[in-house]
Amino acid sequence: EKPKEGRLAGLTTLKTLNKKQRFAVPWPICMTPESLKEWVAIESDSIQPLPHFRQEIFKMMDIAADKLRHLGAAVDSIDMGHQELPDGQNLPIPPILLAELGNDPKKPTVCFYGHLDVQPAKKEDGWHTDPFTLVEVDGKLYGRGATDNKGPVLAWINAVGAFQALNQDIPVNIKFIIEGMEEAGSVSLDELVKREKDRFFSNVDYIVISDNLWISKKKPALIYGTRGNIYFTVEVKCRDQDFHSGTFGGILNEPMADLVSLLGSLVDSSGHILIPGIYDNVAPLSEEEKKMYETIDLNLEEYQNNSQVERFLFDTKEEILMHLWRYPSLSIHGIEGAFHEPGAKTVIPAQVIGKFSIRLVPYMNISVVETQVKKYLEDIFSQRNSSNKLKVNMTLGVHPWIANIHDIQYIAARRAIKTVFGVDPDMIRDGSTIPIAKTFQDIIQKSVMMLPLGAVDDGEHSQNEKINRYNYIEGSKLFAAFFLEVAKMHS
Ligand SMILES: Cn1cncc1C[C@H](NC(=O)CCN)C(=O)O
Ligand SMILES: [Zn+2]
Ligand SMILES: [Zn+2]
Repeated sequence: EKPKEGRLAGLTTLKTLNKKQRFAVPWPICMTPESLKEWVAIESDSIQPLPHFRQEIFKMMDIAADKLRHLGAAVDSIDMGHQELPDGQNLPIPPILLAELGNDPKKPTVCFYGHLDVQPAKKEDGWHTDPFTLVEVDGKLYGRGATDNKGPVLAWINAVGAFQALNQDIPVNIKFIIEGMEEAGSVSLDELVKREKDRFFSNVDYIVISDNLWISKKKPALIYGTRGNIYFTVEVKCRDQDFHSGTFGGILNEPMADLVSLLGSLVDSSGHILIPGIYDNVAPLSEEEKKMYETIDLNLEEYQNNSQVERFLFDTKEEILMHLWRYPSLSIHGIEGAFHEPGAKTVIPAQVIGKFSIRLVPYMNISVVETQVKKYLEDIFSQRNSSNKLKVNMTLGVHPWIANIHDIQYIAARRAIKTVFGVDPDMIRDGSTIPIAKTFQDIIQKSVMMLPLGAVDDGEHSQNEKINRYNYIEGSKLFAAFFLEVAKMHS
């Protein structure tokens, strides 16, 4: 007789159940998200470059190291030194944790990557409750970092703890790489991964990242690709000091007019990027791939309503998904030096810096795109015959990442999802970027998988971020089921 779902099984009860039954009941080890509450309470904001927040991240990493040691893991807290910021400030970089539990050569070694820094949050921004106090309302656990990424890191720890609580052998060797600077661009993580390639990572078979969301509120998903990103600044400069438009207006090439025209020539109103050659290396669409988009369960109307957007650029589910996942996009982010405050100041800004980025997809190449962008902007600028100076800089270049969905760990994860949720996952991609995924793939040369736990409406980076209690509990079970499946398939 299968125990009823939703019933809290105490540890003793849980021990008496067989494997199948165990995955059908909630687990005491993650029923009270106490650790999540404790972790959310730490304001580990890596975006605001202030000593106070850095201290909070250090504290966060310390608490996490303790938690991992408590689990029986050997934990290395690696000092990452200091960081010089553009304003001259020198700030300490929080340590990166490398932890390992189990070293049985007969078992596969699974390494989990996660981050414990968070986006900034203030109650005044429109949170209904204090962002750093985990609060449960209607089965939703609200708090900054609940879904991005403290909850999933704890779910992995819960999964390991569950085997221990049941006195059961953990079927895989476990490793953790946990950082505290992801939201700020994973400062110095790349170097550490390169440095540890032949030591910490030498016996790693699989790398799992759980730092994205499902595409649905209910249906679990597996992610097999993320877009990359290439970020540009475009500076147009006349002189150092601003002008009065009454005394100089009419006799100048105005930097803002140059810049607006440059930015305005990047993309047309249908979203098509106007830079010559930019689509040349985009992977052609195969019939097989096209079919995959048809099977994804996305209610376009609901998606549109939830986004509060009147009309998207495309009106079929397939086109929307393809333009988020497998085609590049160009976004204009802002202009430094623009007069953006309210009021009617009659100023001519003397120097402005526009910022835009292009999401990259397979098989676009960063340096090819860089050259195409620079050449195009220089051509447009020269047609204007302006006396101002133009400088185009690439400030960030991250490759797109794509996984082989036939890898053992993808099959294992599909089976684990079936065990815990009773359904086959949506096989999806993500339009945003997790820079470290491609680094892991290139440097460690092992299979990387993204196994998300959170629902589409979790609001990462937004006000009222949450993780559903259901996702947190079932997610912990999912990781445990994954350990069992990957161990079975690996041998
Ligand atoms: C900082 N940055 C600049 N270019 C790309 C990024 C990463 C950022 N990553 C996320 O948001 C994680 C989503 N789960 C993004 O995709 O914008
Ligand atoms: Zn994240
Ligand atoms: Zn984030």
